[in-house]
Amino acid sequence: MLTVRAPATSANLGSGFDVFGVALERPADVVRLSKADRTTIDVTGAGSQFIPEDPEKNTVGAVAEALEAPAHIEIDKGVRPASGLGSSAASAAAAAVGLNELYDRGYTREELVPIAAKGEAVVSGDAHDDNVAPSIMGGFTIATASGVRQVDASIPLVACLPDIVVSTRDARRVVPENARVDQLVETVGNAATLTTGMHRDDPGLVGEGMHDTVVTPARAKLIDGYESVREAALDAGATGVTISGAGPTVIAACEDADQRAIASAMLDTFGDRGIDARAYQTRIGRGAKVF
Ligand SMILES: Nc1ncnc2c1ncn2[C@@H]1O[C@H](COP(=O)(O)OP(=O)(O)O)[C@@H](O)[C@H]1O
Ligand SMILES: N[C@@H](CCOP(=O)(O)O)C(=O)O
Repeated sequence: MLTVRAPATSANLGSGFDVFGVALERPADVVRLSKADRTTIDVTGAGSQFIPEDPEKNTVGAVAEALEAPAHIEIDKGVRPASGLGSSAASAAAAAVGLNELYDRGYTREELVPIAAKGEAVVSGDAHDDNVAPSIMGGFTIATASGVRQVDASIPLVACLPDIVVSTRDARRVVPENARVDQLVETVGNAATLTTGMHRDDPGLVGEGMHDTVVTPARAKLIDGYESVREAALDAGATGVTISGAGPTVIAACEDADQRAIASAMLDTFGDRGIDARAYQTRIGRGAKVF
């Protein structure tokens, strides 16, 4: 038997749609795995009532199949599903890392990324790597068709999760099919700024580089109060604010000293609209850990 803690993640960071991702210090899924003749799954914890235990429908089932590693898998969810915090990916990442070790498959962390992404395909329709990559490798990740580049950054973040459900599958349907060249130029500049900020551990550059005029405005319509929460966080000192993954979590980059004020400004603003929310005062952290 083996236990793996795999962190929640925030994908896209505005300018890096389907490419950028960061591991969060917290929350996380804790997954226990033991060898078995066939795969069975038990789910407890945050939002577990909405998560199928059928291996055909749970992200960990696809990972066990891809690794030819049947197991009894107990998932304790720290990350509610449909949160924009890589809930489904955290379980898939934990399963990939844990089963690789349990069955001595010998894959590197980077090689496990496309395997864990097979789990994402089960729930969102396609195998995007931007959540599983940071959950497995930690830090800030750039996931492209050529592989994953990783930077060990440590930027303070506030992730505010409102009591609204946005499924990744639905949010992918509203992504515009085209962008203008001026938007492309702006996005390249912002993505490069953000990447530089990660290398320098500079919350100012990271926040500036989160700006996006292509995907985020289309998805913001699915999150009641998004614009006001964004403005409140910026007024409280955030260096940048965007949608985490497909939403509804709104994520802010900041300096350590401003974290608490930003969290309470975001909570109050959702609260003013009658929406319950919780805020994680967190930072970019490490990838999946085996115990
Ligand atoms: N192990 C799992 N953990 C969380 N959600 C899962 C898991 N397996 C399947 N799902 C399904 O995935 C969907 C949530 O995924 P997604 O919308 O991508 O959430 P998130 O934005 O938090 O990653 C839900 O329909 C949920 O039932
Ligand atoms: N790039 C994906 C990321 C989805 O992240 P999630 O945490 O909402 O599952 C997208 O934006 O669709």
